[in-house]
Amino acid sequence: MKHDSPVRITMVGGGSWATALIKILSENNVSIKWWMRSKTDANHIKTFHHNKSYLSDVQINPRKVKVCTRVRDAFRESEYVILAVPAAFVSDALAGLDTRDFTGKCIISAIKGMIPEKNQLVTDWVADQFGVPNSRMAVIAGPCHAEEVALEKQSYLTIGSTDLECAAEVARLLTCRFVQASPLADIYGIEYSAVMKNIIALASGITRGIGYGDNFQAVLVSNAMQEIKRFVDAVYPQHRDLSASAYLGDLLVTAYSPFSRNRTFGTLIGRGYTIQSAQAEMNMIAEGYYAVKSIHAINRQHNVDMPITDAVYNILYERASPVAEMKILQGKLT
Ligand SMILES: NC(=O)C1=CN([C@@H]2O[C@H](COP(=O)(O)OP(=O)(O)OC[C@H]3O[C@@H](n4cnc5c(N)ncnc54)[C@H](OP(=O)(O)O)[C@@H]3O)[C@@H](O)[C@H]2O)C=CC1
Ligand SMILES: O=C(CO)COP(=O)(O)O
Repeated sequence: MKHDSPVRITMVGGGSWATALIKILSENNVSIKWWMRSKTDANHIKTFHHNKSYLSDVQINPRKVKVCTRVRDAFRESEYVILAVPAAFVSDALAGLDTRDFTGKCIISAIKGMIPEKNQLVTDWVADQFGVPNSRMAVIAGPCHAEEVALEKQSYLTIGSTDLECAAEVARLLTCRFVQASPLADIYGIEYSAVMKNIIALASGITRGIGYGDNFQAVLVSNAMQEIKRFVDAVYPQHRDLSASAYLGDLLVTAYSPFSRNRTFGTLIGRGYTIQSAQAEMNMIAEGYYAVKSIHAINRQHNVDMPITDAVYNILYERASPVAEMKILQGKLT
């Protein structure tokens, strides 16, 4: 990768993670076209150089970042495209684009969710819809909340790709004063475990909302790691060290951090909120809500023992009582 001319990047999404990634990338020699659907937010950024709706303290450098609301304009001439909208909205965000718009680009998913109507990983969906080869696809993972990036707290990212050179290129783009990014050759394992840790964070929040303590939560998270391993090994068998920060680290930060959207959503459910009232209370999306339905459906073919995922599914989709469901789960944990 040449560093004398700016690296041309498209960012898709105007939410908190997209804003945080723009902040990281802007530390390097880049030229970013930033697509968001909201014209009001885009105009505000052009005038005031910050995103008024998400992480409003982050300054946007107008010399490096150009905002636009037509997605095809954002794709023109870029080398890298980063997808950073929740999975449920990625097809809306890319509507109107075709295979030609993706040709020759490296497509990077920063999304930790499943395409709900297809029960598909985002990278599989992008490959199907736009013919992008595996070697030109990567994912951004690791324990990293947008809010801490905004505060320049030291953070770590892992870039997964089947092509390690592609992962290393993306890792260089995302390494800066306060972020260290490393490549890893396990795109599907990383992507699945990033999706599944959101389901576990929901469970963690639900138990906190009900009133379980630290002792129970530690056992829940330990059992969750084994549940993630069983599922990922069944769906994509490959040698992987699940104690690495892309897997265990991301599970820990999401299950424990008050910044986690999934944990917060789960806490509200545990306290007795309905799904609608919990969604209304939060201005942001908890991916685990959609993901648990997809993972539950995929697991019908694999029959992996997944008591935590099943409990969350029953609470969110089968109207099971959180208290009763967690009482049943209690007896299944060791
Ligand atoms: N936030 C974080 O710390 C991290 C998030 N992620 C992942 O990043 C992804 C994005 O999450 P995040 O930025 O937090 O989400 P936010 O809730 O902060 O933002 C959601 C974004 O989606 C947009 N959106 C909503 N509905 C639609 C639609 N129908 N069509 C197109 N866009 C739509 C919103 O636009 P509008 O404002 O106009 O409604 C907004 O830009 C998720 O997969 C998440 O798991 C990964 C790591 C860290
Ligand atoms: O993936 C994340 C941190 O690594 C963000 O998780 P939440 O969406 O639960 O905030």
